[in-house]
Amino acid sequence: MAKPVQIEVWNPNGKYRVISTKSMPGTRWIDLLVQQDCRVEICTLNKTILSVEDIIALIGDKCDGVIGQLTEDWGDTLFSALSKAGGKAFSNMAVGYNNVDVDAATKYGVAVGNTPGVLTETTAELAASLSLAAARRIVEADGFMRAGLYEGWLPHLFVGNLLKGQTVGVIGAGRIGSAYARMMVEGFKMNLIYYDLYQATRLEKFVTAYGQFLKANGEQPVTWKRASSMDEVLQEADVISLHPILDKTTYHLVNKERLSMMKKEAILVNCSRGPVVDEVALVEHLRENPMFRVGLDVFEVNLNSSKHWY
Ligand SMILES: NC(=O)c1ccc[n+]([C@@H]2O[C@H](COP(=O)([O-])OP(=O)(O)OC[C@H]3O[C@@H](n4cnc5c(N)ncnc54)[C@H](O)[C@@H]3O)[C@@H](O)[C@H]2O)c1
Ligand SMILES: O=C(O)[C@H](O)CO
Repeated sequence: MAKPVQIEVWNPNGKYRVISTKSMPGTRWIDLLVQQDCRVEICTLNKTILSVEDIIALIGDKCDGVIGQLTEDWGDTLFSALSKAGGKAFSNMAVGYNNVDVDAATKYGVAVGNTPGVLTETTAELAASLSLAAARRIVEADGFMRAGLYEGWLPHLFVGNLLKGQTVGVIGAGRIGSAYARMMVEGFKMNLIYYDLYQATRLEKFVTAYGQFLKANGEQPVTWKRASSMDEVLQEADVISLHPILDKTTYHLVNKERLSMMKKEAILVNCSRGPVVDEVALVEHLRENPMFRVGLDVFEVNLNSSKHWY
């Protein structure tokens, strides 16, 4: 039997029934759907991550389309339910679509959309913020101060790393990885080493031109290198930021063995997807290497799950 659902309804007499599994920022997306004669139902259930059963209950017997979230498992079960309800479209409110089984959607005749490009600078700025916070030990120092431990300035207290002249490593130099690389090169005059399956020509041209500009102004020029392997980036870089997609080839890309290749005082930033890093190996590595630092925007272990959280 279908579970009861809690929803907010817009344009109740609309011809097409479109569900959003979560309330989303702004109202423009609702206006656009209403203009297309849609009845929009937004789930208001007080639960952070909806289960497959919750979403099946929301879909019900008639549903033309769904807007879902990256925390939901859009596989065979949900696309089958959507298709049975007459659904023709699913839109993932995310750049990444590792939570969507596109083959299953295709099998059930459901078109899939996502939002590439809308968070490029935003995510790059976040990665830059985490890089700085880790290099300059801002979070540690904040905790120290709030715990009432600060008794006055000392020459060794929370001395961080100078980024200027160091090497920034980017794994996955697509939209976000390239935007981040530019921020770190231009903002902090770091040298760049990157690894991607494809050449990041525009990024290379940018770093070359910026290096020439610095040289012409009597400053040390910045440099770039396209690494032939990811391991080369891990061995050479002082700050490494992860920006690949999550798929079978990038699952646990950073594992115990690869962590051990990195400099003992390196900084690792992850703003891609949690499972790109093996978190158990990461915790162990942090315990063994107290000067190694990480800045994480994404986590492998879901906070809502019963699995142990570090
Ligand atoms: N933290 C956040 O809030 C946030 C926001 C947006 C996107 N993301 C994540 O960032 C990812 C990247 O977004 P984007 O817009 O830059 O995508 P993109 O497609 O422009 O870039 C991804 C890059 O990864 C590269 N890549 C794929 N497999 C690789 C591998 N095995 N090794 C090295 N590189 C590989 C691709 O060639 C591509 O250049 C998204 O898929 C999403 O998971 C996170
Ligand atoms: O992939 C994305 O778009 C982000 O992680 C959502 O914030």
